[in-house]
Amino acid sequence: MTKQAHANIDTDKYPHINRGLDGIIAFSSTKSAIDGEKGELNYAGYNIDTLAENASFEEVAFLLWNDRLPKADELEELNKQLRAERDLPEPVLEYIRTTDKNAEPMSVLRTATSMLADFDDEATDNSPEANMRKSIRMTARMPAIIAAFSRVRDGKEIVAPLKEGSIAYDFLYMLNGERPGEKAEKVMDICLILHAEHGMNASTFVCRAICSTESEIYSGVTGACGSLKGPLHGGANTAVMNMLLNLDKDADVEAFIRERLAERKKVMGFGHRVYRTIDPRAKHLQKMSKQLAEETDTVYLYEWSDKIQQVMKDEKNIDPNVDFFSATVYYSMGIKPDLFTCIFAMSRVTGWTAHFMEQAENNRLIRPRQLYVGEKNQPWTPIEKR
Ligand SMILES: CC(=O)SCCNC(=O)CCNC(=O)[C@H](O)C(C)(C)COP(=O)(O)OP(=O)(O)OC[C@H]1O[C@@H](n2cnc3c(N)ncnc32)[C@H](O)[C@@H]1OP(=O)(O)O
Ligand SMILES: O=C([O-])CC(=O)C(=O)O
Repeated sequence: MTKQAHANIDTDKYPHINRGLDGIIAFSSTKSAIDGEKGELNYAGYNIDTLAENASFEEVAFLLWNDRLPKADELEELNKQLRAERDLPEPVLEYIRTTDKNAEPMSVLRTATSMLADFDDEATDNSPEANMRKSIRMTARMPAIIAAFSRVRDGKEIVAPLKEGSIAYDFLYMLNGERPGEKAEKVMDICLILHAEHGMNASTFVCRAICSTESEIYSGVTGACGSLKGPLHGGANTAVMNMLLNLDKDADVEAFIRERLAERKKVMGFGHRVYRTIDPRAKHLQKMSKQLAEETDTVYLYEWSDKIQQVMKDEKNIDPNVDFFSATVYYSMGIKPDLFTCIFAMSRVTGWTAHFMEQAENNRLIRPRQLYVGEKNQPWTPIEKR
C-alpha cells in the first residue's frame, strides 16, 4: 500500500519532487569541480591528472583544507603534525582488540572514529582552528584504526605507527608489519590522492548536513563513514572484488555480465550520478591495475575487468567509476577486499573535513521538504479492534 502511494504521485502537480536530489545545487564550494560530460575533475583548481602525477596525498590534504598548495615549510609542518598524531588512544585500541573479529571493517572504522572524539579535549570546540587540528588528527589516525583491526582479526599483534614518512608509507607498515617498498608506497599514495574529494557525493552531503546543525566534526566524519560504506557508494569497491573472486577461473565473464544485465541487476563499479563518460580517476587506476596484474599472478583479473568494461560499454553505454579498477589495484597489493572501502575513507576524510569547515564558515540548516503521501486524521481504533 505504501509503495502504491509513492507510485501514484501526480508528477504534473508536483514537478519539483526530485528523487535522489539529482541535479540540485544545494551549496557553493571551492573544493572540487566535476565536468560529467568531459570526464574532468579538479580539486580546488588543480586537475586530478596534474595532482596524480605531481602531488603527494599530504599536499592534496593541504590543498583541500586551504584552497591553495602548501609552500615547502607549510608541507613540512603538516607532515610533522600528521606523523605526531598517528597514535591511537589506549581505549580505542582496546575496543579494536575486543570487538567481534567478524565485524565489518567499515563499521569498526566508523565506531573507532566516533570514539576518538571522547579522547579529544577539543571535540566540542567548533572554532576554525580546532576544526583544522581535528581534521589533521582524524586523517592521521584513521589509517592506524584500519591497520590495527586488520591485524587483530588475523590473530596478529597491532603494529604501532613508525611516525615516519607519508601516510601511505606508515599505513602499509602498520598493516603488514614491514616497511613498504617505494613502488607500493607510491601506488597507495596515488590511490589516496584519487579518492580524496568528489563534490556533493552522498557521504559528503551527510557530513555537511551534520555540520549544518552546528554539531561537531567527529560526528560529521562518523556519519560520512556510515554513508560511504553502502555498496552504491564507496562500498562498491569491495563488491567489485567479491564479484570477481566469486567467478570460476574458467568463467565466461562476458556471458556472466550479459546475464546480470538481462536480469536487470547492477554491475558494481559502473555508472555514476554525474559522469556520462569514464571517470577520470578510473583511467589512472586502470593503468595501475594493469601494471600490478602483470607483476603478480593476477593478469586474469585484469583481463576479466577489461572484458567487463567492453560489455558494459556495448550493452549499456556505461563506464567504470572510481571503484572498479581500485578493487584490483588493492587486491594486487595483497589487501583484503573488505578493507578497500576503509582505504577510500582514510583518503576521503580530507574531503569530508574540508567540506565540514566550508559549511561551518557559511552555514544554513540543511532541511529539505518531503511530499506526504499517506492518510491524514484517521479515526482512532482501539488496539483490540485493529
Ligand atoms: C565512489 C562512488 O560512489 S562511485 C559509485 C559506486 N557505485 C557503484 O558502482 C554501484 C553501481 N552503480 C550504480 O548503482 C549507479 O550507477 C549509481 C548508484 C552509482 C548512480 O545511480 P543513479 O544516478 O541513481 O542512476 P540509476 O541507478 O538510476 O541508473 C540509471 C540507469 O542506468 C542503469 N545503471 C546504472 N548503473 C548501472 C550498473 N552499475 N549496472 C547496470 N546498470 C546500471 C540503471 O539500471 C538505470 O537503467 P534504467 O534507466 O533502464 O532503469
Ligand atoms: O560523486 C559521487 O556521487 C560518488 C563518487 O564518485 C565519489 O564520492 O567519489
